[in-house]
Amino acid sequence: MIPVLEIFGPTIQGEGMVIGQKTMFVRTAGCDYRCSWCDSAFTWDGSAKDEIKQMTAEEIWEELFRLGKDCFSHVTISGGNPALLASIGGLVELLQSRGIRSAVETQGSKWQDWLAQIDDVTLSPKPPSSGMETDFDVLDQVVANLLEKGHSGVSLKVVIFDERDFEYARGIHRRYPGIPFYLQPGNADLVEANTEELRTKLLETFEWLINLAMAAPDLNDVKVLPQLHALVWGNKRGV
Ligand SMILES: C[S@@+](CC[C@H](N)C(=O)[O-])C[C@H]1O[C@@H](n2cnc3c(N)ncnc32)[C@H](O)[C@@H]1O
Ligand SMILES: Nc1nc2[nH]cc(C(=O)O)c2c(=O)[nH]1
Ligand code: SF4
Ligand SMILES: [Mg+2]
Repeated sequence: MIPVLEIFGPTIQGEGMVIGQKTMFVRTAGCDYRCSWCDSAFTWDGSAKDEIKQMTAEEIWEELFRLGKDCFSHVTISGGNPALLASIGGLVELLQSRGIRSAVETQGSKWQDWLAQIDDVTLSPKPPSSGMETDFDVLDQVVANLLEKGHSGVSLKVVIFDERDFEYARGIHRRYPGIPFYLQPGNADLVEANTEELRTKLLETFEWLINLAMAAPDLNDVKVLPQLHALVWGNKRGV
């Protein structure tokens, strides 16, 4: 069984290595982290506990198909931390058997063998502003496991709120130089209901982050991307 909090789409992947990709989302419940600025805190803070459904891979597939019909070929698994769940292996296999490509979003704090079967793996270690501490022994192992299996779709994405986060991100890129590296500005205003107002703030932090990255000689290969879905739909859930 997989604890699922929401299934939605089709929408576009708003972040990182496959930004713009038409995709469905499966969002699992539960996280081993408690990031101070988590935009999906409802997956772990108890506020949506009545919405959690224990689902089999087949039930998840049925819901994906009901929502997406023949209008999708890609599914993104996010959370919470999906890598807490060994049971996702069955879903990954089922998607593969239907010819659907898959992606996962995880902070890289846990390994599961099914991660190696996912087409697009985004590892998003957390900078100091999150209040979390990276266990680099685990992250090294997760990266090594993926590379050892010859995975070609791994990327690193660090969310940046301040200059300390930026220094942390540089350290991540230095530690894993061969892995495509993405910087993402943090959304500090998770309660703003006015999307116009939010856009202005998000674009300002995006520009701030671009300027920092452009002046860093060790980040000449970095990609700086906003959360596209936040620019389009603001803080709305399920998009
Ligand atoms: C909600 S998390 C779920 C997956 C996994 N727990 C993780 O953090 O990678 C999905 C992505 O959203 C990012 N994120 C969460 N809160 C954010 C915020 N306030 N601003 C920008 N990105 C945020 C995370 O860093 C992560 O890359
Ligand atoms: N459109 C869209 N793109 C996303 N990329 C990562 C997301 C996430 O919450 O993991 C997300 C999300 O929630 N929506
Ligand atoms: S690791 Fe991801 S889901 Fe967990 S608290 Fe941090 S941002 Fe939220
Ligand atoms: Mg999100």
